Amino acid sequence: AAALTGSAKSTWASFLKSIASFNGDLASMTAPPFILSKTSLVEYSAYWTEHPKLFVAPAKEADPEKRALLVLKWFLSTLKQQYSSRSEKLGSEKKPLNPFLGELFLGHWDDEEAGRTELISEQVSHHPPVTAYSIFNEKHGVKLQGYNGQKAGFASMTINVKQVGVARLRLEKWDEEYLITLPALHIEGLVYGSPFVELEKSTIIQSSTGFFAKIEYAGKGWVGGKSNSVTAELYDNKNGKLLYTISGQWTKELVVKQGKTEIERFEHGDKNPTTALSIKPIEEQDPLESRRAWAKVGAAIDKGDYEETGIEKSKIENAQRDLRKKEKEEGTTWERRYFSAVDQVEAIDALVDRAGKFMKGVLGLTPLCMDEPAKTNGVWVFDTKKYDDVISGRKAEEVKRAGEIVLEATE
Ligand SMILES: CCC(=O)OC[C@H](C)CC[C@H]1O[C@H]2C[C@H]3[C@@H]4CC=C5C[C@@H](O)CC[C@]5(C)[C@H]4CC[C@]3(C)[C@H]2[C@@H]1C
Repeated sequence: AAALTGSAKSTWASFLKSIASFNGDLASMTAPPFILSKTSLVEYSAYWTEHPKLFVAPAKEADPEKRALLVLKWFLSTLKQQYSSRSEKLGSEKKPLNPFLGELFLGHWDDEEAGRTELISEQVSHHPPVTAYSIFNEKHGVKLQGYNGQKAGFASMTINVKQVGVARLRLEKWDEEYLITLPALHIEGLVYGSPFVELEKSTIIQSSTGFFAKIEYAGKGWVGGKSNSVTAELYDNKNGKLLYTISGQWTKELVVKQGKTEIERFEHGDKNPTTALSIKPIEEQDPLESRRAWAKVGAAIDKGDYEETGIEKSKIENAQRDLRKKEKEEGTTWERRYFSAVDQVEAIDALVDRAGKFMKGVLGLTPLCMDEPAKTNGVWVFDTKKYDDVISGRKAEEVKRAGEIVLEATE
């Protein structure tokens, strides 16, 4: 990205000073206008499935070991979209809009082979910000659900972000579940005014059929590594045998090896184009849907009219504050439309336990502490009953009412 010049340079300098007194809440930072994105964080759940074919591939594989490899390959293929698609498109990482409580992002991908994959993303918590999502492909019985929040800190001109939450992939046909933990990241390039994400430390994938993957992230300067480097190892829980490795740069190309033999390459780009998400035209969207709710703010950002951006953002933020105040007075809470918070999920605990035993017993590693990632303000799960009530129209009244409340508030 071009280095900053003129007024942008001075606003960025004062912004960097402001970050120095950073309180850990990314959303509360007032970033300079040119770093603002009109995309709300609630849209980021879509990054999990921009390669629908890779998402459904494991469902079609009868061999459990090969299935585990396909899940690992799909996960690694999502990293580029999750963590570097804004930099690729916009020249640098941007600050997403901070979703309001109940904000929705709904869409689907249609693929000639995979069929339809549905996306439901909902901002289930505003303080702290937590997004929950459910992405499912009925044709192949592949269901991903998860939630994430961020714990951020600032040190030596870098923003460090620890992700809170987990992703769970379920393959109905094989009655199999995968627990996926989320990578820590830091924002580099702040000093130059062109921030970008680099992933760090490691994550795991543990399957209910007994396969474990350890994924390590490294950036430039790490042992002469290149930026966006990743090394993944897939093990058999039963005997600790290393089955496959996948390594490379998650923004470019990944090489799959069995022992020393290369068996496959995955390359981003024309060979593996992403599939565009389809969403309803804004005029047909529910008032809680992100792009409708933020339409005026987005238009102001597109115009570069930051005065207008501020005015329109404040309307939404003030309306939200009034809603929370009213709920507090009435002793009610906002009804999450598709997700519910539970204290714990047996399936997650069982997979965390299995992974911990394997890491400690066989790999001699300190088991990942899952208490932190799994606990935001509860573990958020996709509530199929709530979903069915909405789809069947049984909740039409509440859905309509919720939209009206938001519309009235922002009038
Ligand atoms: C807050 C100070 C500020 O505005 O700095 C501006 C800079 C753009 C850096 C801060 C922002 O950087 C953005 C990167 C965002 C993460 C990117 C990808 C993901 C994966 C997704 O599955 C979950 C969300 C997550 C972790 C994003 C979280 C929010 C991040 C860190 C944005 C920062 C505000």
